[in-house]
Amino acid sequence: MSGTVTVKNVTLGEGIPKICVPLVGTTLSGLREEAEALKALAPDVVEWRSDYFNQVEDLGAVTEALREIGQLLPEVPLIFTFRSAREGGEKEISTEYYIRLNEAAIASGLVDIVDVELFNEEADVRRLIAAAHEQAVFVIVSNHDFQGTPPLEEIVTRLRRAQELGGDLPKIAVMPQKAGDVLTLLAATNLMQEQYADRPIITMSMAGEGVISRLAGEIFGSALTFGAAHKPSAPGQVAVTELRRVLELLHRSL
Ligand SMILES: O=C1C[C@@](O)(C(=O)O)C[C@@H](O)[C@@H]1O
Repeated sequence: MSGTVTVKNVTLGEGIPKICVPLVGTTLSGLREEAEALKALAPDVVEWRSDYFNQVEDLGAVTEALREIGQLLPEVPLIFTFRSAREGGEKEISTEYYIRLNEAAIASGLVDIVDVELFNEEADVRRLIAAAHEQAVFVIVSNHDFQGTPPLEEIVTRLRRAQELGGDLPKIAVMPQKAGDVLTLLAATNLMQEQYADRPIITMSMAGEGVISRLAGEIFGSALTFGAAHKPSAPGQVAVTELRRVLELLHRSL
């Protein structure tokens, strides 16, 4: 894999893929409990899926939640994500608020990485990336297809687009309808990684059939894999302890 991204003490894009655990609490106290429980699991990265939070439309409550998560897990890089309903998230918000929310997260100084969906207006994506980079916040430029798996060329096109726009970590999650779709995602990952990427990428095929893609990132070229603790944030996430065991097994085999 060409290029690495180092956040706090975690380097993405070399060696064993790093494990990210999503926080999916709906309330501040729920998030606190989840963050507390995560300490024992020692994830490499934590993602706050703010679309699960019932006060996500209150910027003050969002900043408060970020502060508390940061206090409980100060060493762990934090990804801020609002996953839109059209890409599999929990809530619908306006584009204007999506931008304000992400800008507030970036400006808070409490997040290390922000997730920006590729399928927004190009100007909005560029604006959020610029705001993030000004604050030394890395950007995942992401795309999710919960219906199916696009052809290999299309997956590579989207990942390349995410890279061209300036995303530090291009990401795609797709849904397999058959085992061959998982192979398509893996082949696209491998091609992107070998021929086009100059930075780490993150890919996954979701649900049960796609689980192999969450385990084999070191071989095919995905730098980060999402594992479940409390509750999965997408279909196919396996428990962190089992995930770690398999990643280590595959790592030792190489
Ligand atoms: O984009 C991703 C990947 C994901 O959808 C998954 O399939 O593991 C889980 C989400 O929480 C995260 O934002």
